Amino acid sequence: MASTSAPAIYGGDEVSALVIDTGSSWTRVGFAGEDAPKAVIPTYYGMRTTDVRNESTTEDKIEDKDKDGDLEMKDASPENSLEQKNTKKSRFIGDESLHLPRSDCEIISPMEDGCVSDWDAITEIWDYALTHQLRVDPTEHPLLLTEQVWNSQENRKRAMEIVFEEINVPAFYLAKSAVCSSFASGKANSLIVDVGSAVASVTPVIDGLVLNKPACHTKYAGDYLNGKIFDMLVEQNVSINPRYLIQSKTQVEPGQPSIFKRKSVLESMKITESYHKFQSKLVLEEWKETMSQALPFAYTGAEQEEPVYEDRLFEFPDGYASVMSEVRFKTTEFLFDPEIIEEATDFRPASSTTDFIRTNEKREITMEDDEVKSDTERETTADKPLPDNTIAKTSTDANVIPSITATEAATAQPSIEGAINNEFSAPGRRPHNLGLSSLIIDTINSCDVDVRSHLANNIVLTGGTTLIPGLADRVNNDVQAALAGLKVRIYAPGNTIERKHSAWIGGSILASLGTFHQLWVSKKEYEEVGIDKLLEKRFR
Ligand SMILES: Nc1ncnc2c1ncn2[C@@H]1O[C@H](COP(=O)(O)OP(=O)(O)OP(=O)(O)O)[C@@H](O)[C@H]1O
Repeated sequence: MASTSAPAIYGGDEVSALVIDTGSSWTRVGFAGEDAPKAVIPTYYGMRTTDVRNESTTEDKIEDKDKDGDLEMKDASPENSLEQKNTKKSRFIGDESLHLPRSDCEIISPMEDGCVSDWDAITEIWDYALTHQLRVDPTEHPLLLTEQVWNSQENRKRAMEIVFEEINVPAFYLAKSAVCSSFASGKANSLIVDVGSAVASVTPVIDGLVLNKPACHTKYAGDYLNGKIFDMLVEQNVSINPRYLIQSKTQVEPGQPSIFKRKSVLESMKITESYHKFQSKLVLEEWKETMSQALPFAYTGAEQEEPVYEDRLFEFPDGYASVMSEVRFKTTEFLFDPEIIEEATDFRPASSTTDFIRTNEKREITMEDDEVKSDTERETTADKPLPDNTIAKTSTDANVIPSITATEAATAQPSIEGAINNEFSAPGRRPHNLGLSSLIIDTINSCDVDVRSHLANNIVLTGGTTLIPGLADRVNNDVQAALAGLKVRIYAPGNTIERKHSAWIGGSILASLGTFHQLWVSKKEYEEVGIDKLLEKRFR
């Protein structure tokens, strides 16, 4: 996209509008009219409760190097209680700060089902993005926020209250992500297929407007695949030692036990299970992003020709390397047919509205706790003690890591199953157990006959997970086979930035159009008209 658009004209002055697209994993922020977001920061935060009576520890000294991203939370303890006086809660935001190991620091998501569930945290994340990353004064810029089709009315009200009353922007617009992605692809009519981390959604856009009823979404996206990859590694007796544990490693032959030295500074820390899981998720994502491949057709195994694939070597952070063969496509199959085994180990940080933290507190694990055994521990090779803190173990060494079992990880997550049946008629239906191609076919078939050919002919793939090699061909083949009477055409931008940030890019185009300035809702209008009427009239 060329940045030829004029800056938004607001209040007679030319000022660039700000655009924020908040995804379940990544929040994109930047200036309208630009080709790409200026900053992309994780939509997660770390939260640590410390006892102020014995505060200063060695790890605080490590953290001092990284004060930029450390934001202290407003007091969240019960008023005037003894607990409040003795404890301090700190929230850690931004890539570097989030990844720094700290004692008792939980990693939490402020999102659920693709929508904001923790407004205090998201406000801090936006504030951090705008003031620390963009270094702008948001009170001087109109703000365009994206939202999912199925965002609740309550959430939309809250968004408006926050942007006008806390961030204090002069003008605001709430745009549907799918409409923005459609804009980014230069289409007024399209079927937006967005497969991100927590959600896969299929949304028809006709004449620039979302068709709410047939739109639908599921949880079968990147995070779900991470869990499936983990389960596959467990089956192969491979376990994960994330990068934060590793001081140094020795090169070993593929298939041989890893030899690595663990960071000694971690020995005095109480690393939480949520932090460990979050770091393990990064390894699973690296595996997924470098190993995954989609087959051109569903592979059932029975009397079918063996699919063509290349073996590929994957090296884990602890040095263990293994040749990956058919698992490269078998794991991706779950995206298309989650019914094979619906549940997967969940590596997504729990949202702050679940009882995850309480669950964790009960199972707090210290790095020295050698009672803890991983369920994935390999039985084959005995540990070889080596001098000087060096560990020669199988890559499944469990002494140093909090253990994660599939069932524990799954129960730590919010259940969305209960809501599924009730939501079928709401915008953004949530059909149970439909894989990606079936979701697309189901959505097209749920639309009016007149628009089906427009949609089938303009299927736009967006979201990081659609970057899996072969995925576009697979979708094309499945959908064309099911809708033989329609001409199916898939648009999948080769440019990774466009694919990952299409909603932001579309928002950037929209907010920079000369004709868009009449759509901004000003603070004055917000104060005079009120939230309910605005939502009814301006953001339907
Ligand atoms: N090259 C790649 N191959 C496979 N998966 C990828 C690739 N690049 C990124 N991903 C995956 O894409 C997901 C992130 O996608 P995206 O940034 O679209 O999500 P999001 O917008 O934050 O979340 P959501 O859309 O679910 O709310 C992650 O699971 C990541 O591992």
